[in-house]
Amino acid sequence: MPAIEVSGLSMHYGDLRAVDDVSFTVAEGEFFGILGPNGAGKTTTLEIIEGLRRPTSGEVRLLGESPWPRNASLLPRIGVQLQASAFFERLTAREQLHTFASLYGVPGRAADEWLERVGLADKADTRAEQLSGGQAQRLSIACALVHDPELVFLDEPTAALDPQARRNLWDLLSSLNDSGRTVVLTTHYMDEAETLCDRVGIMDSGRILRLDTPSALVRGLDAPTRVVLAHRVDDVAEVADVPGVERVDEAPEGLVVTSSQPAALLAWLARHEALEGIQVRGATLEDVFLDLTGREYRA
Ligand SMILES: Nc1ncnc2c1ncn2[C@@H]1O[C@H](COP(=O)(O)OP(=O)(O)OP(=O)(O)O)[C@@H](O)[C@H]1O
Repeated sequence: MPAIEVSGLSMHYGDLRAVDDVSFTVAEGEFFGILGPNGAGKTTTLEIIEGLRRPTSGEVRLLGESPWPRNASLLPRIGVQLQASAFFERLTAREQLHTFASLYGVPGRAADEWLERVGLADKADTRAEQLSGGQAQRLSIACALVHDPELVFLDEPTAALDPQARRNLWDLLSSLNDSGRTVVLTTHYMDEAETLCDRVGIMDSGRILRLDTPSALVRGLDAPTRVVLAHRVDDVAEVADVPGVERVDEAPEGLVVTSSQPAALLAWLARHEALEGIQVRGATLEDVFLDLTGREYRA
């Protein structure tokens, strides 16, 4: 049984189709990402699956059950980190987490462990409203995970985090997934989706434009490889004549050679002793997004 089955899901606000006939399934144990710019419909889709909103039309099965009308039996089995986290007033980080733990009948020890795991042990006695944006975000993630749910939803979990905290959270989410938990996240970040997710749905204007593994999405693009030469090549015209080379551009970082046959280009560079300091760049999810929507990705 899939962890999530969504079919023909739509959510309309007046004329706006926030979610427009979306269908997908998430397998048990999968790390699934929904990637898209602001207003794409990611949060709305997630909130319908979580049972927080009633869709205009369509079907959702969450762990085999319907999340709407509010299904209390699902709540201990799922963890939901909301974008705008609502903490209890005037409680410290530790008290917040202990309160969530007790709501789920989880011992306080687990709450303290989670403070450690999200790097907030030294902020245990700080009131939630005095935490920085990134610290508050980590606390909200700990609150979503404290009862050890089998399926976790995270809405832009790394949005306010600095690079170090972001990497730490990636490690934490990977280890959760490695231990068999299903993880569903929304993100603006291409690198995050590429690094973490087994499969990614690229969403824009309420629709899932493409859904596949990150590598298949990039492969499907059949995009040329860019090779940046740090050192000058004496005869630029000769590089342009190498089989497969589509274009040669001068850029601040060096000469950028775009080729559909990188092997031939690399062999040519080797023959001309010009391999030192080169950078080889394949297509990324960013190129996939550009190809699908015809516009640059703007988070
Ligand atoms: N309650 C609502 N009433 C009217 N329009 C809404 C409502 N909630 C969301 N929308 C609209 O639906 C669209 C999708 O919003 P949603 O929050 O799902 O996007 P998102 O992909 O999560 O964006 P972000 O990355 O900014 O969080 C947006 O145009 C938004 O303005």
